[in-house]
Amino acid sequence: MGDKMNRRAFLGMTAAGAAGVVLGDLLGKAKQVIPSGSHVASADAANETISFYGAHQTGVVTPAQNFANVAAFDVTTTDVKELQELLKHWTEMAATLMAGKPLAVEPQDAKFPPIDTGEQIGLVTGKLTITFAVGSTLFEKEGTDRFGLRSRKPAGLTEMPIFHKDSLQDQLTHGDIVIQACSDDPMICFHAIRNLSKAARGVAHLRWQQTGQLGVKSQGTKRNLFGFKDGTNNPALNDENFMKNNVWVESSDGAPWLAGGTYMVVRRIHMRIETWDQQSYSDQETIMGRQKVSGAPLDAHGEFDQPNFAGDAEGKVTALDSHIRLSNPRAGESSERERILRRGYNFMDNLDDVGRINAGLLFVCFNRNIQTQFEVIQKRLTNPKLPDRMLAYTDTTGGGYFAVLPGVTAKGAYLGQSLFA
Ligand SMILES: C=CC1=C(C)c2cc3[nH]c(cc4nc(cc5[nH]c(cc1n2)c(C)c5CCC(=O)O)C(CCC(=O)O)=C4C)c(C)c3C=C
Ligand SMILES: [Fe+2]
Repeated sequence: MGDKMNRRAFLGMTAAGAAGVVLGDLLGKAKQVIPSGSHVASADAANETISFYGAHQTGVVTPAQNFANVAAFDVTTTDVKELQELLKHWTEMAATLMAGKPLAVEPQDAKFPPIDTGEQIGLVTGKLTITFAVGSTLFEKEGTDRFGLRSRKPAGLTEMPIFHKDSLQDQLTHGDIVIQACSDDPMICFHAIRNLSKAARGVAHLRWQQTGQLGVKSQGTKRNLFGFKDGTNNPALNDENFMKNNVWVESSDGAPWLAGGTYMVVRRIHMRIETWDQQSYSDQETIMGRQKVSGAPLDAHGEFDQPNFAGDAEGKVTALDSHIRLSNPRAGESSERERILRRGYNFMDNLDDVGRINAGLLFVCFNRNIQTQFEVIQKRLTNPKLPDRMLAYTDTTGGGYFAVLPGVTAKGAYLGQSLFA
């Protein structure tokens, strides 16, 4: 890999750490098996850390931290061994960063650039999670089996198609690998992506990077930039039955190497803020299908009450083309099977080329089957015959489909290992 010096130095430094400073238990020792699902947060509340190791990666059912950086990479090497080396290196780095440790110990060889860029020194990790996923182009690009992985591509991992009204921009869309870094401190997210991309030099380079945030001190359900509570009817994060049925991939799903992983859909959805802000209060509620302040359905009082669509067949209370009715028609079993786990962030990126507010929703969701879950919902929302009313106020400009790699359960094992086995 292009950054061979850095990897050697990192390993050298971490071996030095075995003397008791950093990463003493990470390298050069027998494999230690970590119990599945053990993303235990540390007891130190001031510097709460989440363990990298477990049967599933973190950042999926982890309660959303306040900030996110999502970065996509194009792999530039043609050598599968370099790709594997990068994934090994990233595994060690992610475990180290999530533990709140520096990537190297001092003193370093002053003749070389610092291994760790250093802007996180003195900060707490803010429950940092780093989640790795791969796109369809890693398996096959323009008909080429780049790394001998073509036969391993899960059938459902396609390039994200262009849906009705999408305005996808190439520089914001797709990618061979995606990394999601989430933390309660935006500097920590940035530091993670920066250092992971620095370590990838010569093997992979950044294709796009997007940031997002949630209301930091808000109580209860966070709000999106249309001013509505967003996440109310998301499944409970501790609902293991839901996660088993609707989120985590199983060996029997067709790509046994992906068991314990999941599929991630990213959509960068620009919101036409100025136009939305001219809509009346009641129109905004009709479009969304929920009350603005409380988040309650239009036919109920409490945020978590369920709407009664069956008793409102003509959509007189909750419009048939309102966002919540189309995204979950509550049609019994079939609607349950479609349900996804949403984990999006708001983005606020100053002004666009023509002076409009460049803000919106970095929509992220996880599901076990993109075609029978996300796509079924998305196609209903964008059906030209009865589109989601909200579609008139949004433009989707980027994103992609990615397979989140299974978790790393043992020290010494690495991200994507089952893919190459
Ligand atoms: C294809 C999936 C979805 C996209 C894209 C999407 C975009 C999007 N959503 C909001 C705001 C809200 N969405 C809400 C609920 C909701 N949205 C989806 C799916 C997509 N949304 C689902 C499956 C649901 C749950 C519906 C239900 O079960 O009732 C809500 C209501 C509150 C909630 O339950 O979260 C809001 C508000 C925006 C602004 C947006 C794109 C910019
Ligand atoms: Fe939604």
